Amino acid sequence: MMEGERSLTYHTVTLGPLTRSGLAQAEIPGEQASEVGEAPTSRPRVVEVPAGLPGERVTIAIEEPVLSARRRRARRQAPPRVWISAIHEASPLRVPAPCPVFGTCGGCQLQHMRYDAQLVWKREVVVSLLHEIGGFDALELREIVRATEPCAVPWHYRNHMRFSVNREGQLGLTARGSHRVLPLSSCPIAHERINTVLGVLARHVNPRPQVLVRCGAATGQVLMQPAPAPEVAEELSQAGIEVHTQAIEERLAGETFRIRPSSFFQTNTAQAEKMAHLVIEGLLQDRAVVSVGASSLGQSQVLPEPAASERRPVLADAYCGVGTFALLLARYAARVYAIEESPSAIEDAQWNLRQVNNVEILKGKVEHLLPTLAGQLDGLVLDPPRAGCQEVVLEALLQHPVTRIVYVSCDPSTLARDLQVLCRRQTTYRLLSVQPLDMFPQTSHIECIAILERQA
Ligand SMILES: C[S@@+](CC[C@H](N)C(=O)[O-])C[C@H]1O[C@@H](n2cnc3c(N)ncnc32)[C@H](O)[C@@H]1O
Repeated sequence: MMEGERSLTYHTVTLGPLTRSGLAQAEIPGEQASEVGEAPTSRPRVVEVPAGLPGERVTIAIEEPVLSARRRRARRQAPPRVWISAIHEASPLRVPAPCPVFGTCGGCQLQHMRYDAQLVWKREVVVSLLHEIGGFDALELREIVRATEPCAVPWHYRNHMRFSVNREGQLGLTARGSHRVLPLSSCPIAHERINTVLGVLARHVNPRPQVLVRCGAATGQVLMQPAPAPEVAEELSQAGIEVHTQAIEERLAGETFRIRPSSFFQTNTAQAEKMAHLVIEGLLQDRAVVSVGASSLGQSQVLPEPAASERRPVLADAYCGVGTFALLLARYAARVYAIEESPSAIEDAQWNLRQVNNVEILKGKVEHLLPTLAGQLDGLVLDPPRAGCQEVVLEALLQHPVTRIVYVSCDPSTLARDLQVLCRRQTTYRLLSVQPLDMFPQTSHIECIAILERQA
């Protein structure tokens, strides 16, 4: 290939299984399978195909990255751009994707897949990661891993969007694997109030590089950062949106939480409600302190009543964000320690927990604070970022076993890695259940709630 020249080839293939990131695999046989700038080889080449489904017969286009002498080495590692140019035999799981930029946008990977099939696929990913990385027995996992808890309305659920702005001031999401902004005036997974904002902003030149829009799905409040220009704020007001710039409130499980722009809060309020019930029940079931049964998943906005008990447990909410689980757990516990490192989230947690006197906020990193705390705990919620828990956190939980752990995870591969340490490398804990919960419909992201019990 000449320098600067684009290489575009077409291949008719039967698509293989979806990768962990929701792309279908396609194997291109030998002769055509040369890497950029290399002579053809007889090795097959595997590429990842967006918007494809296993078993489909399709023609795919493969555009190799442009070669430039200056960045030749780096370019060589860049993946090709791949898209389906024709579908010859469609999967029975295929449905029309409603979004015009689906397949190009980096936001969603599964809009073209029936929702029930998305749920099945997510459970299968969890099972295979727990088997391959976690070392759990495949048969045992059939019982342990529950069916994915669906989102009742799998569209317009996101209460938090960060839009990129291009040089022309247009707002949108970025194309998969690039910084190219795809201008949008609505998004099918964004909450309707965010789409109202997006519709107004699409008529204006917006400040670069990004605009953050959050909304309280239960309160209707909208937060924007940066603050809109006065004429934009006026248009938003006419569209029924009063913009907050410092913080908004959201309601979850009967409690109100204050959230500032950079504090973490679950992006799907309806599913976060179910998650809250799962966490409380997972941590306290079998204890006299909670009469479970009063709440059933997703049906009740109200938490179960604490039952009379001689001794309430000492709990910790590690990676507590704005104090969500800590506040909800406070009524069942003698004491709750809430651990968080982000100054913004800590400030919100202080506000959200101002009326309870049995929660202590510990400011700092879980890996620094948990080792000295673990010995006092009866129960623990772990809700780390995607990277999972640091080895020192897991080590502390092996040294000082806690009766119950509820591990909330937004990445099943790091969950599997950490469960391998807690339940397999040493058999200190038994994995009771893993509940995938569809927090992010239409995308390949998978949220899970795992419940662990100290082995007798
Ligand atoms: C996935 S969020 C969970 C928040 C909260 N449990 C909720 O449901 O809203 C992870 C939180 O952990 C915090 N965090 C990340 N790494 C941390 C660490 N090493 N120590 C303490 N907090 C950490 C982040 O600031 C974030 O608020």
